[in-house]
Amino acid sequence: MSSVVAKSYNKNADPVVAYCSEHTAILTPLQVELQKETLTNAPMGGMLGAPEVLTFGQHFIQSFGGKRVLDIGTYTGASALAWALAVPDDGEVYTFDIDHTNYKKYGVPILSKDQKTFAKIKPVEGAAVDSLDKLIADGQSGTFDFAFIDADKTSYPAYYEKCVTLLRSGGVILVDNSLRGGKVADPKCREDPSNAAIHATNDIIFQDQRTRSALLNLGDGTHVAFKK
Ligand SMILES: C[S@@+](CC[C@H](N)C(=O)[O-])C[C@H]1O[C@@H](n2cnc3c(N)ncnc32)[C@H](O)[C@@H]1O
Repeated sequence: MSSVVAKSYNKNADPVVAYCSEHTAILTPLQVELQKETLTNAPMGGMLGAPEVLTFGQHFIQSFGGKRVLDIGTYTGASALAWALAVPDDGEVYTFDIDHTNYKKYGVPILSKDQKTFAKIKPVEGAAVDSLDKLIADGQSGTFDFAFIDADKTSYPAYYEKCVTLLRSGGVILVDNSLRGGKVADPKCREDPSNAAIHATNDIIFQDQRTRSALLNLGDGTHVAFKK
């Protein structure tokens, strides 16, 4: 199916996508270095967060003075770095991944060059559903300002539910890959379990009375939910 859903760093990105990104994405030299290292050397470089989505998320954090962030899906650390740059000195970014090998190998050598920002990042290794459940069990519900969901797609409904619980009123959730290159709009493509899970998450968010939301064609699709 024809589609102009794309991350701007993809070589053949649609000119309108490229134009929007050129007028949105702002990266520090460290972010540029991490992006280059990830796309050149890390396995599955296409998992890297789209810079336009990361900048958009930073604007939310900085606009409402967000301090505590949930970053679900670390990979090499691009989203964690973006949030750590946006929160104040006493801010905290919990970044979750089933396996932090790529973060340690490609991310840490670059991120650690800026110790002040690096110190705000708290890596949590293991299945993110379990790690989020642990935070809830620890009594941290309602204490986070911002969440970014960008890990295994079939767990998205669970991640969204747990993020709504962990966010304070007024907090914001960004759900990445909400359009899956446009595939969610094609019923045939929804036979794939990951696409079906994203489609289900979009329905859940749209119908959720606990949040206000908008599904945007930004990056690979960004569903924004504002907790009431
Ligand atoms: C798309 S990448 C994250 C990209 C990153 N947010 C960025 O901005 O570059 C998805 C990550 O989710 C992780 N992942 C997969 N299954 C997971 C699970 N069950 N729990 C936590 N992380 C998981 C993968 O190891 C991978 O690093």
